[in-house]
Amino acid sequence: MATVVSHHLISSIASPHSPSNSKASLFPKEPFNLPIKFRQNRCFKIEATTASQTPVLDPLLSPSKTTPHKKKSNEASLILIRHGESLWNEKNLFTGCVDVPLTEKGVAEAIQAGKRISTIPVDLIFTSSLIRAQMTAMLAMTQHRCKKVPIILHDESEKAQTWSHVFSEETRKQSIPVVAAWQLNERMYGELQGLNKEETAERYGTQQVHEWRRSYHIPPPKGESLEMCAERAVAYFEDNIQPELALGNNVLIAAHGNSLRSIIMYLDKLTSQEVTSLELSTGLPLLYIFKDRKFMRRGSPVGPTEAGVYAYTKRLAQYRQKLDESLN
Ligand SMILES: O=C(O)[C@@H](CO)OP(=O)(O)O
Repeated sequence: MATVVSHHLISSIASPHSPSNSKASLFPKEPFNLPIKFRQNRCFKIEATTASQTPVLDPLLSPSKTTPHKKKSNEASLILIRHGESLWNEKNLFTGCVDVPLTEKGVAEAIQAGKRISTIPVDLIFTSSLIRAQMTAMLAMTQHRCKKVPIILHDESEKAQTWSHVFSEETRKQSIPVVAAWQLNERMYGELQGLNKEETAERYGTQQVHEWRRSYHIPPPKGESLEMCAERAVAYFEDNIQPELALGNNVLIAAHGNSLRSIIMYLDKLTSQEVTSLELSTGLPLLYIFKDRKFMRRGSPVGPTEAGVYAYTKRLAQYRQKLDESLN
C-alpha cells in the first residue's frame, strides 16, 4: 500500500445552557456541544415523556429544540484519518466489518497522525463502531495540544446516557464528544472477509480481485460495493457531520479505507471512475476547510512545525496562536 494519498486528483465542549430551574442545575442540560442528530434524538425523548420525568430518565436532555444552535464561525476544519495498521492489514487479510485492533505499528501511526494535527482545532469526533478507528481517534487525541479528553457518547439506551453523564461543567468544557457510528464502518467485504488477499488473487485472478477491491459498482461476493458503502457513509456525513461543520464546529473523522474513499468522492466530487485510483494510507490525516458550503482540500498536515499549516486559513493561525499563548 502506498504511503501517501496516491490519487492524481488528490494532489466543548461548549455552551452549556443556563439552567431554567433549581432541579435542572443538578442536571446540566447540554452535556456537550452535541452533534445535531443526538440533540434531535434527545429532544424526541423529551417529547415522549413528562416534564417531571425528564431529569430522572435522562439528565442529559436539553431544551435545544427551543434554543437556536449558535453558529460559531462561517468556517470549520474537517480532518479525516484512516485508522492505523490493523492486525489483519499486517496479515494481508480482507477485513471489512471484522473488528480487529491495531498493531504496534498502527498505534505508532495513530500517534504520529495526532502529532500532525495537534494544533488544528477539534470540537467533535466521529468514528466508526470498529475498534481500529476508535483506537486511532483516541491515540491521535493524546497528542493534541488542547489537552481535552475525548469521551465516547453512549446513546444506545437511556440508562447508558444517564450512567455516563458528566456532572461538572468545567470538566465538560475540557472534553470532546466522540460519536461512534456503524455507518462509517469499513465496506462489508462479504465472503472475502478473513481471506488472504494474495491467495484470493491467485485463485480468482488479479483482475477479478482488483474489481472487487477498487471498482465502484461491483460488489465482492455477498458484500458491499463501494457504491453501497457510499450510500450509507455519505448519507451519514450529510445528515450528521456536515450540519455540524455548517455551525462552525471543527470535526475529526477516524474511519476506514473504503468508507473514507466514498466520503472523499463526495467532498472532491470525484467520478466513479476517478475514485477507483484513490488509495489512502493507514494513519494519514487529511485536512479540508468547509466554507461557503464548499469543501476545500488542504492536503495532509505535516506537523505543528510546518509553517504552511497555519497559512491555510486565518482562523487556524489564530487557533495555533491561542494554544501558544495558553502554554506561556
Ligand atoms: O480489507 C479491507 O477491509 C480493506 C481495507 O484494509 O481492504 P482493501 O484495501 O482491499 O479495500
